[in-house]
Amino acid sequence: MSDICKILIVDDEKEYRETYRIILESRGYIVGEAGSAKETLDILDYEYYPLVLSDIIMPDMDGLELLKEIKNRYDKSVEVIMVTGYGSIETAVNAMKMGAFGYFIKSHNPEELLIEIEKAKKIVNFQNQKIISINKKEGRRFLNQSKNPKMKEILNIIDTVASSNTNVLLLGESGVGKEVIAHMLHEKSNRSSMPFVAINCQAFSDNLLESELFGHEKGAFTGALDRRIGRFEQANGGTIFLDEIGEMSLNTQVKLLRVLEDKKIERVGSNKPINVDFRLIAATNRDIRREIKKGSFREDLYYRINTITIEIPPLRERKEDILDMINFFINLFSKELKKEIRGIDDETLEYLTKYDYPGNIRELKNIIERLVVLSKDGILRVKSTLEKTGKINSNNESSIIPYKEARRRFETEYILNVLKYCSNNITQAASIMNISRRQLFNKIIELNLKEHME
Ligand SMILES: Nc1ncnc2c1ncn2[C@@H]1O[C@H](COP(=O)(O)OP(=O)(O)OP(=O)(O)O)[C@@H](O)[C@H]1O
Repeated sequence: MSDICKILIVDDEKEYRETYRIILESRGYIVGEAGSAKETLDILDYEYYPLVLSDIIMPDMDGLELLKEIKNRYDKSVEVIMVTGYGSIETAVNAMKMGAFGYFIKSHNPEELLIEIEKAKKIVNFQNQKIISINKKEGRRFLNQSKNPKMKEILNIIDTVASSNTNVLLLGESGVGKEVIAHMLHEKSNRSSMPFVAINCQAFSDNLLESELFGHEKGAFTGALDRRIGRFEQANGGTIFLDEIGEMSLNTQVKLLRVLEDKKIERVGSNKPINVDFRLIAATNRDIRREIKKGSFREDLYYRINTITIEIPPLRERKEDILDMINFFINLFSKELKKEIRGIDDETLEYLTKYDYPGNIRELKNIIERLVVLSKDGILRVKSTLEKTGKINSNNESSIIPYKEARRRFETEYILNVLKYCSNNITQAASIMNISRRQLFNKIIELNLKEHME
């Protein structure tokens, strides 16, 4: 991407975001959306947008505060055009003094906004894109060191392969940090000033995933009211991270394989090929080889995406890192929550270093956040947290797994139990379960239960 074409729209009102998106996409811009100032800062942390279009009046942090924070973090690498519903010259002048590129009054003709954007296009200094990735590194968003031999080796591999263009497959349980590693690979690569675009394949139905990945033309299907740029196009020049690739349907796998071979995409509803230049990082917590045997993952695609495979160990197998992680997250949350933390009591430390963390780093992170929030005197105490909540990690997202995975686990356990009860007599088991013998047999194949049947 040699031109400014990405704009992040910030407005707490969805209708306004939609309206701007339609106008801007019709002019060929790639548009991102944020519903609040905080979300904007989170997005900018991961993805580069040279231009932000921000509303001024928003709850919590308003547009002027957001402008100040963006200028603070990114200076001239990110320009901001303020949008105001009131046309108050005073606020607009204030914003310009604070470094806004320009302003636009909501009730005015959108053509004025497009002219302002065209002006910004000429000014944004692309050389400054580099500054962002340097800032990111200094920000230490991730802990990128380890005392565990296997993890050390992985960090070495990341250093070695980051600058190459090879496809990387990341394997490991949920929460071990696959997306974090993907980020590290991107930030260490010479694509770091270009976008890092992540997409969770599990979050979309089959058709939606294709339109999300490849984009679509206006009218390509019912509900496709406008042209939409897909993630591959957004990632042009940078890295695309396909999380949960094991969940992708065979149909979409065929299309992905073609894109990997040709480095060209076609938007849904169009047969015009568009060149795309990206590095692919894929991840899954499934046993892909088993999926290949079952016929639900294409072997040729597997060999395309696994040029380098990195298997990230669960946290319980790298307990020597727990202490550093605890310190890292205490630091992170005490800064974020503006709370001084002086220490951690012995009982808590023992609990945290011995615990098995089925939700891996995500769970440890959530526990520390909880302890920091609940600490009254700057000391982290499991006991008082337990007293207050009954469970240290209750209600946190780490204990929530995707629905499909929960169903798979339930079905596996349930069917194996019934089969055991019936001494593996499939007819009898099917009759107890009130399903046909054929249905049960199909489930046994689908869930790969044969090898578990004693
Ligand atoms: N090295 C690290 N330093 C700091 N935070 C980390 C690190 N690794 C993981 N985390 C944090 O742990 C959480 C889970 O990480 P991430 O999303 O990368 O895991 P994942 O393996 O991709 O999970 P899933 O398979 O569920 O998508 C995130 O909040 C992330 O910020």
